[in-house]
Amino acid sequence: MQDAQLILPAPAKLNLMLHILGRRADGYHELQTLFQFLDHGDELGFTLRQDGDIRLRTEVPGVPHDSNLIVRAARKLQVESGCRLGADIWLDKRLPMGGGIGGGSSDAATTLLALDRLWSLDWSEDRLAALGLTLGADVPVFVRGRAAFAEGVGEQLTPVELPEPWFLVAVPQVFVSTAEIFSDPELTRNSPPIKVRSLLGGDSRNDCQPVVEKRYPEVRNALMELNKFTSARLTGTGACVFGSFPNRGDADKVRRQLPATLPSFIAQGRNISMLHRKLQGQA
Ligand SMILES: C[C@@](CO)(OP(=O)(O)O)[C@H](O)COP(=O)(O)OP(=O)(O)OC[C@H]1O[C@@H](n2ccc(N)nc2=O)[C@H](O)[C@@H]1O
Ligand SMILES: Nc1ncnc2c1ncn2[C@@H]1O[C@H](COP(=O)(O)OP(=O)(O)O)[C@@H](O)[C@H]1O
Repeated sequence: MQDAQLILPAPAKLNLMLHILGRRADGYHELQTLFQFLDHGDELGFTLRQDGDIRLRTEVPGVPHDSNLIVRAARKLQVESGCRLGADIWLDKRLPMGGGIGGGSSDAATTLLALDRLWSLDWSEDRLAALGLTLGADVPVFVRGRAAFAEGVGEQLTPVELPEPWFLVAVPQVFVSTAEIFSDPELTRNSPPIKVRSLLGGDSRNDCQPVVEKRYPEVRNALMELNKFTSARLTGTGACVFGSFPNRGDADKVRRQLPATLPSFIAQGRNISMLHRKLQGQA
């Protein structure tokens, strides 16, 4: 039977480390990064339309309807699958945009998995991940839903089992453009490749951090505040910075000591994304 309505989460991710190995001929950068999900994210609702229209019913400030990754993902899946059905989509946007925690990419991945189900397409995960990659480098990991060591531009994924600590994520009030950071001449682009098994040795550097800190004093300041209590680092190209704690109480204690001008949230690291947990529960 076809579901008439689906309500699904779109979790955030953290890059627990990020090394830049080089630059490809097309300008994209070869990375090695470690993705883990958070149990905090956006929420999307989907209902079927028989007339083929795709309508995002929630306005997202600063993002025109047709450029929203949700609409782009839905239209692409519709075209590639030749499906004549459409959807009304609602978004509860809880994640900061441009924060390096992957909200847009996660929204896109949730849309692909939701519409695959609503439209009864039954596409394989491989096919959905490949379509996702055409929307953004981070979309495939959200489609697959398992914490992973990522190589290439982020699409070659090796699933990993990581500890699931609590994270305090600080959200500096500044928008960091990923493209701007990757085009900075001072970016380190020659980190030597590491093996997935050496990861647990704990080399948690983010090669983007020095450039982001230099360009954005707000991010430098957030790192400084968090570093007073724990070892803090940047996720993706920022702006968010995070530290990890063995339990929620410890994270909360530090959160209460951060300046009121620095918003933050607490979430637990997850090796299986909330989206996949929910879809499995509904299967
Ligand atoms: C670097 C990461 C790590 O997770 O950071 P965040 O964006 O989450 O901070 C991502 O791979 C980003 O993925 P995503 O945000 O999907 O990036 P895209 O839209 O594909 O690319 C935005 C721009 O960043 C640059 N870019 C992105 C990824 C990459 N491996 N090399 C690049 O040089 C390109 O200039 C590209 O035009
Ligand atoms: N559904 C969406 N949610 C967030 N951002 C979106 C969405 N669709 C398109 N975008 C665009 O993508 C940009 C980066 O999005 P986001 O995923 O939040 O950041 P990051 O890639 O740094 O984690 C936003 O500034 C916005 O212009």
